[in-house]
Amino acid sequence: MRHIRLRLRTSILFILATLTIFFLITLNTLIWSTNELEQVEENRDIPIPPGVIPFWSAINHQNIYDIHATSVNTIFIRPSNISQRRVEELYELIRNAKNDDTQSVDKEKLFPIDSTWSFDKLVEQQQAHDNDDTNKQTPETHADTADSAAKTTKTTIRPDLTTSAKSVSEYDKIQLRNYVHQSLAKWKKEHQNDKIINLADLMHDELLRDEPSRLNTTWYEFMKTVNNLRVYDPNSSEFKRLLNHLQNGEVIEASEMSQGTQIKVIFDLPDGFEALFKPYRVPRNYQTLPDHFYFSDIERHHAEIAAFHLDKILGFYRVPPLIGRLVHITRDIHEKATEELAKTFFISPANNTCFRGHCSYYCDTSHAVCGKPGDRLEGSIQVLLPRPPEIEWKKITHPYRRSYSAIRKAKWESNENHCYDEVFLNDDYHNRLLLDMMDLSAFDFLIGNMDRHHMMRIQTFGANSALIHLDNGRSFGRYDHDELSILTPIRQCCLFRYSTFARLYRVYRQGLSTLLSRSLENGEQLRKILVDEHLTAIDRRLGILFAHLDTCIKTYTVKGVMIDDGID
Ligand SMILES: Nc1ncnc2c1ncn2[C@@H]1O[C@H](COP(=O)(O)OP(=O)(O)OP(=O)(O)O)[C@@H](O)[C@H]1O
Ligand SMILES: [Mn+2]
Repeated sequence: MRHIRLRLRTSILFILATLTIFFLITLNTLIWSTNELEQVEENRDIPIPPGVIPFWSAINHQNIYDIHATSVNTIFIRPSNISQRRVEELYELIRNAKNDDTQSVDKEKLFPIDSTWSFDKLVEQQQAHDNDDTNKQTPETHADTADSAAKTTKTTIRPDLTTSAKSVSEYDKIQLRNYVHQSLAKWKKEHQNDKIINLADLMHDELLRDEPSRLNTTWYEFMKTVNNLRVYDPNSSEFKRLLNHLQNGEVIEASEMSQGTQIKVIFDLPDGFEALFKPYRVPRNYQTLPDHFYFSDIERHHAEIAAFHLDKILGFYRVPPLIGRLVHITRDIHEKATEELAKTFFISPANNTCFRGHCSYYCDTSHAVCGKPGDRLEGSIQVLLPRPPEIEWKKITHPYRRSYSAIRKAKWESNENHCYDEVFLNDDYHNRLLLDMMDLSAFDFLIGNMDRHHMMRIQTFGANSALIHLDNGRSFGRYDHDELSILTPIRQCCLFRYSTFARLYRVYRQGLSTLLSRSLENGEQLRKILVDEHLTAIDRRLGILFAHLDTCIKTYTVKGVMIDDGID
């Protein structure tokens, strides 16, 4: 019996010992494996959820919703190939040439034309070639839905989208270039003493007859500062008052703008002002989707804001006054909306107020404009200048317009003679429009805008009227790429306005990106309109622009490129 009890105790002890050893091993494994897991966790590069990053600084963070997509592009810095010393040299050369010019202006000697050569004959000859070619013409595909409704005056200038007709000969190119120089000099002589015309004066008689009360408004006071040379006076109290009004004026009515392809809301503001509101659509660091063409790109309110400030810094004053504004979707838009617009409002699953609107691009429930969060909505708000029938506009199809087709190229993309074949041959361009177009090419290159399908002017001002830089919503699409094709007008025509060069040089010396970021910080309530990468890109592009002008000057000399047409 004692023997059995002893064996039982031994067995129990054995079982207990086995259990203990098993328990210890299991515990150890558990502890060890937990440590290993923690090590793995520590080493993994966990993407930070977007909610904890301020939306403008989410740069270069892995997109956790799109892990399998192309990795974030590294920023490609393209060297501008021009040293600061060369820019200084260029400035000296150009300034001396200008001083020289003002003393002895004999453009006919400087740019001689053979007595046997005739501009009209060349035009006739080229038209004959073109007529042979008309069967090849293909219709434009860009949805110009606005064209007919707008009652704007369209010029006969058409972009050439066909395959190349016969180019002008090398001999004719020399004559034609000189002819353009002489024509611009003649135009300057005829227009240098033009009286400056303002919109208020233009509209006065009709207002007095039909709506005399409007003559006593701040709106009318502002119209006095809109003239044929610029759309505002940056130093005037009217301009400052207008910005304040755009920012704080109560919205009386909100309606959709029928013109254009993306959502835009017209706000009626007090004192007879109307304003164009483009809402927030994408974060500041959004880059045009790699598989999207320029014509599918979504409009950006921050691009409109930044473009306005840049235009102002460059001294053009051709973008109608615009400012960033934070609105309350329900109080400022929904409650003031026309019936049509109000119908498109809804509350999203995230409990934000949204609206869809009606337009041909991005106006569906999946691309709705939504409060971020709730009812808070950022946007750009721009004063609307008088439109038809009050004032006639001239909508000029850009001769360097892109094809707006995924499969077709525009002719200028494959014809290096396009400027001679289409622009110099068209006497609609033998005036300030030619140099305004070069200014616009420089401006669009700096902001990266590939969407300049038309150029706009106020027709009622007549021929000596600056372009108005409307619609910059598709600029600032990429900071990692400089779209050199935007400079094609400058590269192919090699003409540029003296006064624009002088201003570009001045901002270069002062640091363009510094001026721009300071202007945005001081003038805007919305924060961080441009991420640093865009600012870096602007400085880089200014260098590239100078390098292009340098190349032109090496080919055609300073006087052959730089033109003083009397416009500041
Ligand atoms: N500030 C303004 N003052 C007067 N008219 C304006 C103003 N802004 C825009 N417009 C008019 O409204 C039209 C459409 O505006 P905008 O070009 O900004 O829209 P969009 O959707 O980009 O158009 P599109 O698709 O044709 O490029 C302009 O072509 C112009 O006729
Ligand atoms: Mn547009």
